[in-house]
Amino acid sequence: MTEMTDHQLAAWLADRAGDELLKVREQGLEGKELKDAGDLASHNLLMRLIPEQRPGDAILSEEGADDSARLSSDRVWIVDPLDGTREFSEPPRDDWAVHVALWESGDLVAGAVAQPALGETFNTATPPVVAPRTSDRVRIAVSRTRPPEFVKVLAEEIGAELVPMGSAGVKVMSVVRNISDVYVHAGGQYEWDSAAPVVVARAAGLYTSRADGQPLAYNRESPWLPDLLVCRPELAEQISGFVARYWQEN
Ligand SMILES: Nc1ncnc2c1ncn2[C@@H]1O[C@H](COP(=O)(O)O)[C@@H](OP(=O)(O)O)[C@H]1O
Ligand SMILES: [Mg+2]
Repeated sequence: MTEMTDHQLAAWLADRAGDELLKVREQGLEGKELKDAGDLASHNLLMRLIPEQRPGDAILSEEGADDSARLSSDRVWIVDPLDGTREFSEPPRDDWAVHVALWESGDLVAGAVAQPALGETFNTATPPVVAPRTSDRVRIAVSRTRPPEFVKVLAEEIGAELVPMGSAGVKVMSVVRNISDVYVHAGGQYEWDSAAPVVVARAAGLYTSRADGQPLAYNRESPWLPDLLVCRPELAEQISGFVARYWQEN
């Protein structure tokens, strides 16, 4: 058998972890027990499979395993075994995801976002095609529980509609799937929340940056990466310009 490419491997890993999470969701657990069981099962599987498939690569993960070797490594897998943990614990919600990204020599190069409850894995092996816009009104995907403070002002200014949902990966994929046109976040997040969604969005031709238009950077010493903008390219200047102005004035 020929070896999987990094793109194929990212999709395979996200799929496998997604299957594991669907099984955990059938065990009859609830609340915190379900969240913890999901986090742990997906984490353990990825921490076994990645070193098996790519010995020598470093890993940066939400659930520990942060290995300082990653700072001097050329290849780092940035993974979130379960993004949208809250929504995972509220069946039958489908807005939760598995994130697997590969960073190599300075930038993200491959990745996958599985949405197991939808039966979909978006990936850079077969990049998704974004359908043409169907709504006149801009739709902005935002966190259900922690939307950026400026988002209501932004929506009013550009006449947009807010679409709340869980999981950073699901919100980025909502732009890919033409369920929204923009995902903007601020106030807190880590590299694993956005790495895989961003590399898949880029492969689909979408715009990605910090919320104010500054470039994103990954595998930094601190994994804190608190804000993000993913959108259709034609909306990028308007949205990032608004955020840059808002931050200057507030
Ligand atoms: N203010 C904040 N500080 C830290 N992490 C945040 C955050 N807001 C969102 N996140 C993280 O971003 C992901 C998506 O959040 P949301 O669903 O609210 O949009 C979640 O990941 P996890 O579910 O992996 O913890 C969440 O923890
Ligand atoms: Mg997360």
